[in-house]
Amino acid sequence: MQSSHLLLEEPIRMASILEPSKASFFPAMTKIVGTLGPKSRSVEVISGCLKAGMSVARFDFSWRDPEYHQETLENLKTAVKTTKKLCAVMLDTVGPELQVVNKIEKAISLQENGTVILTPDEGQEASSELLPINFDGLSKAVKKGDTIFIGQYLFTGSETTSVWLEVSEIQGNDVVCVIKNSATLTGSLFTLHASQIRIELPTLSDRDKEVISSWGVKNKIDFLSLSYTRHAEDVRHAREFLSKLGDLSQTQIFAKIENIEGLNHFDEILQEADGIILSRGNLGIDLPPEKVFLFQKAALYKCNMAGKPAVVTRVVDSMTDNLRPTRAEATDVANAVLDGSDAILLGAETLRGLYPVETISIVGKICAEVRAAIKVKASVIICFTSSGRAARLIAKYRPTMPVLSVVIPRLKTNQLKWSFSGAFEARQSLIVRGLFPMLADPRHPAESTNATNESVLKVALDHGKASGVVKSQDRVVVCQKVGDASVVKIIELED
Ligand SMILES: Nc1ncnc2c1ncn2[C@@H]1O[C@H](COP(=O)(O)OP(=O)(O)O)[C@@H](O)[C@H]1O
Ligand SMILES: C=C(OP(=O)(O)O)C(=O)O
Ligand SMILES: [K+]
Ligand SMILES: [Mg+2]
Repeated sequence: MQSSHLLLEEPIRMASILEPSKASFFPAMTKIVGTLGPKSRSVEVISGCLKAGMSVARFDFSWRDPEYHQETLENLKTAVKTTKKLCAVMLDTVGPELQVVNKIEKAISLQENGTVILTPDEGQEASSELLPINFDGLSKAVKKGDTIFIGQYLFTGSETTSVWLEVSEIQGNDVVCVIKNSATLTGSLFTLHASQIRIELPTLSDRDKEVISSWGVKNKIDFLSLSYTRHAEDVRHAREFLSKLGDLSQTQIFAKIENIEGLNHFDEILQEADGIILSRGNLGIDLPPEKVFLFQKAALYKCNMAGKPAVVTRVVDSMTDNLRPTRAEATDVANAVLDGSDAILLGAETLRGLYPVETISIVGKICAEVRAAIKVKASVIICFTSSGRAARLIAKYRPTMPVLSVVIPRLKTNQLKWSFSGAFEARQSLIVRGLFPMLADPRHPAESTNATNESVLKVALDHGKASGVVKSQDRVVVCQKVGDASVVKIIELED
């Protein structure tokens, strides 16, 4: 398989570009992960996000406490019920993230060519001259000439609220820096990124472990987004930790590649992880800007080959404050789709941005337009699955049509009680490009006889029609087991 198969296959007629898009006929195959926060936590806004196409909600524990995120999650549950749109839950860890300690949350102005000192003395008050940070090893990690960025939580690296520093001197535990651009740091949390520097802190921090074993277990999280994954060992360690937490043994681990160390160990990380997040926010300032696209293309190709979902972040930063993306951003979204990404992750845009619903809607429209431009030769593939494997395998080959994965629950026992499998498997498809899950009624007999298959298929077709993926007279490919044989059949629908 070549990732170039997603390139537009034929020259496009200029006039066709102006034809109105038939959105309902071309559902976006690419999924949208939205980070929920102050501007996107009411039932009303979350409902808008779900209707606009968000299928995974990210809860970023770099910020706020479990009670805050629980309130948001309860609102998400209400929104899922009222909109009847499925949504998976992703817990994002803090990991070895460095933060400026600014207890009174005041704005701090920094002047170009001035100096500022970074100190581990957290008792000091943050000011234009002195910034306390949550890590006492920085002075040992950096040297004169190194680059450090500080900005508002989820900063883009190009706005006037983030600053670029150059290390000029080490004084004991303090790091003296020259300010390279004038900036006013605002917001309740400033994060710090030391470019190409290894931070000697664990990838899964004690606080992360606490949050996962309380909030994570309570809410049966579908995905763990493992911030700053640097080695395969990080993923193995997280997996081992999850395996002891009941239902969380089914949680998928998405390794966030956010720095050069993660990039250097990409292949081994990909082998261990269930999926990859290309965290272009941090990576974009760890790598020289001219190299970012190369990493994106290479990493997405490898994920596609491995059949593991890949998520791309930071696509429409400017929509944090604006109703329209820049031309470069709009094109960037389309290129992320053409490069083979499964999902787009929105950060600042939905968390603290002024237009969360509009952002999801525009990103969804761009993704759908790319899909419409790729020649569609059939309408839908319906795949029966229990473990989810068969459906994921089909999606790996990036068919141009959606794959309706009909998850057939199986009765299982842990020797204490009986329960049905299937819910995790269905929700975890919500991040995979082109997979649209549906959970079949567990009352259907588990054996795959002809009669059972027919009745489940009818329900699947009705579901497909209701969601706009299937229309009358469509041709549908069905993959299922009849007895012991795997069967692929093509059916033509009537009016
Ligand atoms: N309950 C089912 N009824 C009919 N066909 C099924 C069912 N579960 C899986 N299949 C089909 O069996 C084959 C193997 O699917 P896979 O998802 O890998 O298996 P499983 O989920 O049973 O481990 C595929 O052709 C899939 O479409
Ligand atoms: C998504 C990213 O990280 P964060 O968790 O800080 O938003 C990123 O760096 O692109
Ligand atoms: K985080
Ligand atoms: Mg990041």
